[in-house]
Amino acid sequence: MLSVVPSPVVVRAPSKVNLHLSVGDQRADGYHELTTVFQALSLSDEVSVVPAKALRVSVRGENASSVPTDERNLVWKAAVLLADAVGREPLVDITIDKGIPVAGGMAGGSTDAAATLVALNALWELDLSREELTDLAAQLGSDVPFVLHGGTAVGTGRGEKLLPVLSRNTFHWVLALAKGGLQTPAVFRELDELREKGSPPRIGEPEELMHALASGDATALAPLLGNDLQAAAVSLLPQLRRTLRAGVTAGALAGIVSGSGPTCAFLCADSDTAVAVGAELSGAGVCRTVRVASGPVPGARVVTSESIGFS
Ligand SMILES: C[C@](O)(CO)[C@H](O)COP(=O)(O)OP(=O)(O)OC[C@H]1O[C@@H](n2ccc(N)nc2=O)[C@H](O)[C@@H]1O
Ligand SMILES: Nc1ncnc2c1ncn2[C@@H]1O[C@H](COP(=O)(O)OP(=O)(O)OP(=O)(O)O)[C@@H](O)[C@H]1O
Repeated sequence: MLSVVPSPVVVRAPSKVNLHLSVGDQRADGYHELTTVFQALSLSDEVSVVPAKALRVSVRGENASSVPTDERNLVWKAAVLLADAVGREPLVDITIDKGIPVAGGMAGGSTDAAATLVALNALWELDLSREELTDLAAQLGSDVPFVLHGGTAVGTGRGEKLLPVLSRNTFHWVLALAKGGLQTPAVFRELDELREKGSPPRIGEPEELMHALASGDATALAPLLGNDLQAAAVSLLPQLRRTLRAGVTAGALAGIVSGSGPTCAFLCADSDTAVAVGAELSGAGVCRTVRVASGPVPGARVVTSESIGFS
């Protein structure tokens, strides 16, 4: 008798950069109140799911060996959470193809979790709405709802309450990946300590930045990019200061630490400039490697298995 091998459901999910990340006080639950403007970037991961006899996770791609494949992996948590919510067993084989730097401040783990929710919703024919998936996403991490959603959005609360933002045009980015990683909780802790000792600058409200996004003008947007976590990331990894300077010297309009770092994101005037800045940065010895990306792009979505590939 012929046995039919089920074809995988493949979901592509984006990385993110925080164009604006203003960090408020720590709440009683340990999280910080945020106002952030997210943009989803074309640098992406792919997650494939197939039915299996038990839950199994495997990871391929750059730095795959540093990613856990057990219940610590966010995709494992996502599969268990969704299965529990709909009253079934998480009997799936999940493969993650990493294109997003691990522990880079670009929501790599979060995007895999969002992708898993979308993939299993399709594989198990659950027909859950985007709102239902967003509620589950928020239980998995502060960045997970945004990478499910994609585009450009403002996030409040701990980053999980989203409103879409009008953004015209495509913006071009160079990402400088650092040699080490920074753990998100440690960076928030460092900011609290810096604030106890002194008063590092605060970036304030994002109104002007929203206008620049609506106008689609990269030159207007560049000076408005800001991240309250940058001082903390640079304090933990002082070499980031050199990386940030090198990108601007190479011709970027502006550079910021992405999220909790250590990836630095450089906004460029157009795609040709991004390629030139990327080439110059990779020769300057200020980072491990560089990637060119653009945004905004859509959130986690099913793609055909033939179209696997990273941008
Ligand atoms: C830095 C950002 O990437 C900006 O978008 C996010 O705030 C972090 O999002 P994430 O990785 O999904 O973070 P979570 O998994 O929710 O939280 C990880 C840890 O980061 C710290 N954390 C995160 C979000 C937040 N608003 N306040 C925090 O203090 C907490 O120590 C928390 O335990
Ligand atoms: N699917 C996953 N991909 C990458 N890391 C994962 C994953 N699941 C769990 N992790 C763990 O989470 C840690 C942070 O990884 P991740 O790549 O999500 O960081 P990040 O991009 O800085 O996250 P964020 O921007 O959301 O704060 C890693 O060191 C790894 O141990």
